[in-house]
Amino acid sequence: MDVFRQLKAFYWSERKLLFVSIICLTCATALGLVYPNLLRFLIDDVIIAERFDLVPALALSVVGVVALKGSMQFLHGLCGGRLGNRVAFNLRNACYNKLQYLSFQYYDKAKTGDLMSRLTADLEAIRNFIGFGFAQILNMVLMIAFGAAMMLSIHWQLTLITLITIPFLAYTAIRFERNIHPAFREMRRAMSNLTTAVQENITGVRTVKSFAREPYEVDKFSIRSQAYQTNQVGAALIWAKYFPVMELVANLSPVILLVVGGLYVINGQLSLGELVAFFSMIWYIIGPMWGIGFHINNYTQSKASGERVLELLNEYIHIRNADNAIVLKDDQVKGHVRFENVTFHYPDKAPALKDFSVDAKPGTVIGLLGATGSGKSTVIQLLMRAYDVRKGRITLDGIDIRELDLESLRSQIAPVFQETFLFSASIRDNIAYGVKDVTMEQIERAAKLAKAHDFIMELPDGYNTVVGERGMGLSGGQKQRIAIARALIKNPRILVLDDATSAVDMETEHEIQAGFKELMAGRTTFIIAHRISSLRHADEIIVLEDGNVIQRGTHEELISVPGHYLDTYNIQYADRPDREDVVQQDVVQQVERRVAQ
Ligand SMILES: Nc1ncnc2c1ncn2[C@@H]1O[C@H](COP(=O)(O)OP(=O)(O)OP(=O)(O)O)[C@@H](O)[C@H]1O
Repeated sequence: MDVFRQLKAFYWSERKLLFVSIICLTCATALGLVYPNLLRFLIDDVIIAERFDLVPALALSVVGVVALKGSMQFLHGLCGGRLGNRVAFNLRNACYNKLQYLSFQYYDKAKTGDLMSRLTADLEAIRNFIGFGFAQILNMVLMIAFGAAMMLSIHWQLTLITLITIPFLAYTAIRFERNIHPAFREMRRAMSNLTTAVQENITGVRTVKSFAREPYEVDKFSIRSQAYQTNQVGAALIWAKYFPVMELVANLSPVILLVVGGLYVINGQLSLGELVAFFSMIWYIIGPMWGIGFHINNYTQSKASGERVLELLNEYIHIRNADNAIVLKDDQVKGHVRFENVTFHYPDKAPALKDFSVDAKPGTVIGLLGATGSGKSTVIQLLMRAYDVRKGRITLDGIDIRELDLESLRSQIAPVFQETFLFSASIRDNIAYGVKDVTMEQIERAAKLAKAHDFIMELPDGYNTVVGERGMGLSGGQKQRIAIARALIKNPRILVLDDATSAVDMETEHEIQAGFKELMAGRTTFIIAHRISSLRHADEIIVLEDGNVIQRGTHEELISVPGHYLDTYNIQYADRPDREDVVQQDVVQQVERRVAQ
């Protein structure tokens, strides 16, 4: 029950519904006990006593009891249904909320399919149990208690003899629970593996098709599907093994009752009506015992689901606000970023950044260059506090970013990443994603600066065109331009361009950069790029290798000394060594002219 104790916060607020549901079910159960008594009265006091004038009243009583019991069951269903749905609603929101605040570290390992199955199938199992399963288990206990009390009041010796099988039944049921619970836990895990396979396959369908890996994917799915099937069969086997035993043990009680009760009637120690009443009451005890397997099954399934949901809810949030975190005032932020001897490594990995320092004064442009895996993106991740540094510190306007309110820090930074994520919404909404209350003019201005306006206007519904999931239907460069517009509209103090123009051609890159130039004025900018052309105007270019700074300086300084930068420069401009500056100058001038127009 520990799982449900931990989930208490989610259903306790709905306790009124829980209590009404339980009270109604208790009344319905108690009313059910009136039938055997009416039966006893019918046989002993009406049929044997030949008082047939009582039959209409008796019939009316039965109708009354049935109607009342029906109403109680209706109310129980109504309240139970509401309760289950409200609890599922509360839990679903809490899980989604948690997902929003879990840190990058969590998502480095999380599987989307698994999370989806926690938020759907697992929540459904909990909804069913809290809405109905719990009340039914309680009902089972009540039926046994009421039934036993009633039987004891009629003939206690016969009751004890008849119920001798109950401990055996309870023992079998408990063993069943012990065996079936791990099976259900495995089943949930297998289900989440299946969901993950489907989700990854759909997300990566282009990769699958372009590598003609459909047969491999089919096999992979079929192995997981087989695992799920094996789990199901395993659970069915446990079920098949225990149920006949429980059925056998349960059916021994009526047999004992018939033999012993019959003898009592013959000996005159029990009336016929009492035996008949006993016979109906015994099902009040055996019936619930019979269903004990089903209820245990229901309970264990929801317990396994509850564990998975709680695992998500209890997940540690690595990055969180410090006590009294400082909230920045937008108009007072200058954008002075300093990395002071930062060394950082991802969990269980070698350092991705070693003793890294940079002093980015407000409005300066810092360029980061280096081979893949050299630590460039890590600099940005740390600046955005996707991960916390443990050695060294990063400051914004002199304040350690770990002391800043997370939302306040991130709202000062507008990133454009190499991979653009677009939501399946209109282009307008995608551009306006990071800001509240934005006008159409602002959206268009940002799109024009990002050189996205023209192609957007060529789309069937212009800014209202709804892009497919993850921006399907747009080219890589077009998606990147939308992402740039999204960053520009945020009007940030710090602009981060992480290989942001990698998917556009040279000329568009220069056009966008001309847009940036206007926009970067007064903002601190970090540019990560593989192309020298994207970095050459930076105030400081830092060259990284395996997390170490191997060179730093301006473009002119770096091309005047041998090293990685000069090598890269030579490779990129190998075919036009003398004309590079002229070509660059030409393009920039052309672009600036166009922007000015
Ligand atoms: N989320 C992560 N979890 C674990 N290790 C990571 C993570 N992200 C990056 N790394 C590792 O940290 C090192 C630096 O990676 P980083 O992404 O900063 O390189 P990069 O220079 O930006 O590369 P690229 O140019 O390919 O984007 C690499 O060895 C990489 O494997």
